[in-house]
Amino acid sequence: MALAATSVKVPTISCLNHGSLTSTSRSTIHNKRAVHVSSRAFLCGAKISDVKPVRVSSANRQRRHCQIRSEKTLDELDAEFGIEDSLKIVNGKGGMKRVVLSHYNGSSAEVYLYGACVTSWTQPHGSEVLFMRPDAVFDGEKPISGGIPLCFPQFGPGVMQQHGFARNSMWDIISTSADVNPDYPEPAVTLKLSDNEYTRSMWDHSFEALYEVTLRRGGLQTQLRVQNTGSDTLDFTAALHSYIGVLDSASPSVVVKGMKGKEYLDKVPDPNNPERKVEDRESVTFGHGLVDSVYLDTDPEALLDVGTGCMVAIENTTGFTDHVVWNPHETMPACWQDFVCVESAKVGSPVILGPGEEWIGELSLSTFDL
Ligand SMILES: O=P(O)(O)OC[C@H]1O[C@@H](O)[C@H](O)[C@@H](O)[C@@H]1O
Repeated sequence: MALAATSVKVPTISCLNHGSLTSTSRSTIHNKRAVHVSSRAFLCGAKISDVKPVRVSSANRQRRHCQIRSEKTLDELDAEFGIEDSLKIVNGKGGMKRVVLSHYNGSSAEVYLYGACVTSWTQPHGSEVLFMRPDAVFDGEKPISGGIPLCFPQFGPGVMQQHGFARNSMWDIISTSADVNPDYPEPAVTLKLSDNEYTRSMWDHSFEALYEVTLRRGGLQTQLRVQNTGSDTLDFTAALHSYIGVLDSASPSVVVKGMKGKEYLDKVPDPNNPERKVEDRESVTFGHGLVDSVYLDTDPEALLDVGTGCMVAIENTTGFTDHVVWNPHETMPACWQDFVCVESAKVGSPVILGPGEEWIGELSLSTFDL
């Protein structure tokens, strides 16, 4: 039974502008188009060039290079990649390594090397934006459920395990940075996964995937770059499976906007044979049953009203063409009212890469007060 919107629940996110729910100012504007090309990846010996949407002040830039395997101890990793006041590598749950990024404005983010899973993104005043499922385990056996799991090379369902192998593979730190944009260091970490015996057992291709997570003043940016390092053509689907905390998904105020007029695959009747439909609603609501929809060729920005007077923008800044909207309803009785997933996806048409080619998919998350 769905709780009423007015039932007592602790909001997982509150307004950026405390005490000013009527504020119309958009608090988190980021420059999504300015492009600066740096040579960081080349310095690391990687072949993929690094395109970074920031203005970099070289006087203030701090960088750490360059490690291919992460079998070093926590202390060794932190000594090599940690950046004072901006980035540290610490023990996470279950003794698993995680990277903690801190911004001068008080916001923070954390990323586990296992699955390259972003498990936290807090606002400057401390409110958490992402949601971790209560059944999340940190044992290296199962994917971490919650935050932003990385689905690659299959969104699913399909021939391999649901959502592919990236979310249950150990990634390596290859670089960290704290570029200045425009005044304060914006910490970033880049993780890497390449084909290995485990990945080849499911997907017999040579590839290199780089995943960069950047904590910006106005939001969180995650960028997946995949390069075909083999001699055959490969194809894949992918998604950044963002779990976002909401006040109560059963409430009519918790909605996803931006899908009207878009074609979508409704996976509810049969995930293996989804129905093609066209969305005719201004706002996608929850609380009336399972929602599992792949919206195709969407506008870059999807908006989630989390029900606290705050919106979260899920923006496909590069590469991703689709948005997935998922709420499990009573199939997850312990938590379905606490989150909605709005995912950046490349599902409707797969990425096809010839030898040496690369694809970049980028998600920008930001919040603003209503
Ligand atoms: O429980 P998992 O494997 O993390 O997947 C959760 C859900 O993820 C969504 O992206 C899919 O559209 C759903 O079909 C799926 O149930």
